[in-house]
Amino acid sequence: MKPASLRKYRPFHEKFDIRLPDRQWPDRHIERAPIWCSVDLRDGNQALAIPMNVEEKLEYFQLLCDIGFKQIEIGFPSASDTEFRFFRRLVDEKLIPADVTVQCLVQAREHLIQRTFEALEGVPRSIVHLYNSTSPLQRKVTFGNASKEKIKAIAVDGAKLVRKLADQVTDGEILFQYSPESFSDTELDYAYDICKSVTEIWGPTKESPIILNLPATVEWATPNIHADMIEWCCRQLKKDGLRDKVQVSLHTHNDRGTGTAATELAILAGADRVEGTLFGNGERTGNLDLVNVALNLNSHGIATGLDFSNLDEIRMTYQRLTRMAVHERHPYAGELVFTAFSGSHQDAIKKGMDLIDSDSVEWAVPYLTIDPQDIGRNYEAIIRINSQSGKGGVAYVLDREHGLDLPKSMHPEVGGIVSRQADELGRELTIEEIRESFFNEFVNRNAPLSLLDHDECHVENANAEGILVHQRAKRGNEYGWTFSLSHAGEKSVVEGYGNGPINALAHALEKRGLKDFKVTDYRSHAITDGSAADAAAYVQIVREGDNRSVWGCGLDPSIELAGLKALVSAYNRLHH
Ligand SMILES: CC(=O)SCCNC(=O)CCNC(=O)[C@H](O)C(C)(C)COP(=O)(O)OP(=O)(O)OC[C@H]1O[C@@H](n2cnc3c(N)ncnc32)[C@H](O)[C@@H]1OP(=O)(O)O
Ligand SMILES: CC(C)C(=O)C(=O)O
Repeated sequence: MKPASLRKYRPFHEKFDIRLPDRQWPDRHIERAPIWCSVDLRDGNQALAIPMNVEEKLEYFQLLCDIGFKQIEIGFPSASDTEFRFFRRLVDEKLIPADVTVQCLVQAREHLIQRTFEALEGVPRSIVHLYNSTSPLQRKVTFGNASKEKIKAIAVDGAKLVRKLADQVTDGEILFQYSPESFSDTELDYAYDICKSVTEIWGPTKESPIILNLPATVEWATPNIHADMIEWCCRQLKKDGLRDKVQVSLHTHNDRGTGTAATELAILAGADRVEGTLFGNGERTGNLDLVNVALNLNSHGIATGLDFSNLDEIRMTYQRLTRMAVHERHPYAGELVFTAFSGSHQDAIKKGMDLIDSDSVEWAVPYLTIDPQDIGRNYEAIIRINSQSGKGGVAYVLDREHGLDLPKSMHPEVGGIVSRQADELGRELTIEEIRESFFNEFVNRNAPLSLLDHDECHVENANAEGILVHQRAKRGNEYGWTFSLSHAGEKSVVEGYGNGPINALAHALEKRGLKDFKVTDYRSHAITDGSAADAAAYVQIVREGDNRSVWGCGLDPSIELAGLKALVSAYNRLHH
């Protein structure tokens, strides 16, 4: 026997029998974006603890226009004075762009419909959005056991009144939208029957279609069931010769956390239009997050007509006006969604980023579904360092932030030191701390050995005509340098020969009895950081006795001196 806490819930399929064995949606692909309608100023606003005031709504409306929404539900003008005044400000101050259609929600109740049409005076083009709730639960609870006929009559009477009042409007175009609210838990054939009756009253044509909005007012079931319901309705409309006269619209909520999935599957099932809000603000767990769906489409190369190239700014405006927060893990918009702390993710991201060149057409970076730059994020925050991080991540930060492109075999040594520091501190290291840690340990280290000066050696040789000329000192293929050194406070000037200055310094150290190592690797590159141009050099040495290998780094405007400093740093690390 199930415990009472489970007995009180019944599986959805026991309550609603939705059968569509020959469903087509699973084999389809989304190939174009739906028509978007923002309901931020209505469904989003009605769910706020402190609804937006008129000025805030005006700013929000502008934000939505700037993003590119062409249909915006601006509210429920019959609901309150604030809603009415806001709508009139938009109209009277001519703030509605010519290509934007505003939408007004109204319950199927006579006085509210009348008041809505008062608000619409002088609006060039608007959508009147009529609704009433239809589910068995709402019929029983909200409408006191109202019969199916009674509920249908509410819709039909409302639709007739809307039609009549629209016919009287002479200074604007009125489009019609009907929502059987609670569609997601209404008997499918009954919901469709009401929709069909409303459609017949409004008499749409191909040129002037109506919108049937089929809301998942509450998300009761899995997204596949929602998709089946939408495909079923689309097929019924087709059978009745209405499909091309009706735009099928979605309005999902997120009670089970699958609002986005439900919408995407229902687009596959045939829907033409999608209602939702920025970042999914809305009743309870929220409405569909339009940013999420639109950017999902972008990530498959589909144009959406919506511009989220400055998503951070949009998020900040949204947060200020709604007083809501966007979670750090929120798809696309969250602060941390392009950030990896863990070593193996960082390693893969760094390798992916290294392979992406500016001409590369296809985005292919492990763990990142889109290029953060598309939405105005930079690469700075992709990798952040704490004790979970690995060498690849540390190397990435040093490269991206400080222009230090470390040789791959140097990564373990540097990564180990930085990660240990993060572990000891028990927190994330800032970019500056990572730099400091690297500099303290690896760069331009000067004790016990320091290089005070160096110069090329020259000699006077007689040329073919017997004239003395000044020439580079050379032994076989090796050139000579003099080095002015200090070791444990003791100064000396030593000559050394080598095929380059690094080998020559190694030779000079050998002559001073300080060489117990071999130079095993060397690399250098230019760093251009703002106006300052520098060179970075990395030298690896291995101690002859115990095979201990260490890297050192040198930075200097001269690439030659950077290399020498790198060898001195490596020496000092080995003898520390
Ligand atoms: C799913 C959605 O998001 S729908 C949008 C909901 N949005 C809002 O509610 C925000 C704006 N709403 C409001 O300002 C108000 O609720 C109004 C103006 C719509 C209505 O206000 P009021 O009539 O004062 O209150 P209230 O909403 O409680 O009305 C409930 C009554 O209307 C009835 N009712 C609800 N919807 C409908 C409808 N579509 N047609 C006819 N009657 C309806 C209820 O059964 C109830 O009747 P009862 O009083 O006999 O029990
Ligand atoms: C009015 C309708 C569309 C609604 O907001 C809902 O069902 O959630």
